[in-house]
Amino acid sequence: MATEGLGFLGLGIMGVAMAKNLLKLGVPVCVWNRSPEKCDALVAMGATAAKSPAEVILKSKITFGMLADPAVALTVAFGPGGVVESIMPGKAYVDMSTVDAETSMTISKAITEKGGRFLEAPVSGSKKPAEDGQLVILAAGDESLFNDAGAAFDVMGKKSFFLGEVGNGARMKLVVNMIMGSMMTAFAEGLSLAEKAGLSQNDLLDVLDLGAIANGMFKLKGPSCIKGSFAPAFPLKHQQKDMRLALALGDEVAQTMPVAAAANEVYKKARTLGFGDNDFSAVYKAIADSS
Ligand SMILES: NC(=O)C1=CN([C@@H]2O[C@H](COP(=O)(O)OP(=O)(O)OC[C@H]3O[C@@H](n4cnc5c(N)ncnc54)[C@H](OP(=O)(O)O)[C@@H]3O)[C@@H](O)[C@H]2O)C=CC1
Ligand SMILES: O=CCCC(=O)O
Repeated sequence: MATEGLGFLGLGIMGVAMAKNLLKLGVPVCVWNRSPEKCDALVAMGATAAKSPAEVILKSKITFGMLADPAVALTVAFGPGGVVESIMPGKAYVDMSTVDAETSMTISKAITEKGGRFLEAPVSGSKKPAEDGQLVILAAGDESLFNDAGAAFDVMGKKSFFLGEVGNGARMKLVVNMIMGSMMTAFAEGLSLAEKAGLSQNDLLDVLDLGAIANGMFKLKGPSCIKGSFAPAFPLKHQQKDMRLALALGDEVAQTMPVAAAANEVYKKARTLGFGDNDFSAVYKAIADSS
């Protein structure tokens, strides 16, 4: 199992927790983040910090990326000091960001043309599962790299899927997040409707939890919505990005998605109301505060 010399690019909410788990493997871990101060906690735990993604690639056998969106994933891959600059035979890049299939395929092509290996590996699960090493990994691309990254996936996640050719990981992730995003808007409407109809929102949560649509998301987000607490685990701006990318996938394959399209409008509204950096459950605010 090739675990020596691992790299990590992007130490946001997810990346910092995932990179910390990589340190458990006892191999050198080299990290980079656009805002360099976010490297400090990792360095205090034994990682080294690099000045650019290209430097991380040079120092690492396998480098992981966890970046905001397609535009950022492309900048980190192709920009000055980017991944592609120093990729070469013997080096590998695993992009775990949630992006569209086209972005993944573009990065894959550039990396493999230079003799490197590429895997996309977006994840299901949020901040707490990332901290607990309980993510679900949706990988596609180079299967030998999937196997070589197995030990790293095992400390970051509870289950890893290999889904075939590059693009399938991105597509699976977008389908999952489209369902989650649509469910969250329906849940928010229900919570708000209950309150406006004079019902106890806590009673609603109890009723839901005993029925066929009980689920972990309602259980986790319900109490915090009622309290009005929206500290970001999964930022709303990223959920809206995922709705947008899932709808584009729907366009590509001629799938009608009226529910997701309506939900996307609510996330867009929530962003314009200034909730983009709050948790995605803040979509409740956009719904509850509208007359
Ligand atoms: N949070 C969650 O629950 C989950 C998120 N995801 C996905 O994982 C990815 C990361 O999410 P999350 O950690 O929550 O997001 P954050 O917004 O917390 O982190 C985003 C990361 O991207 C970096 N970044 C942003 N803009 C640029 C840029 N122009 N150039 C270079 N780096 C940049 C940020 O750097 P800086 O610190 O400098 O801003 C940061 O490292 C997203 O694709 C998201 O959809 C997937 C599963 C769950
Ligand atoms: O992309 C974010 C997904 C969050 C989750 O699976 O809980």
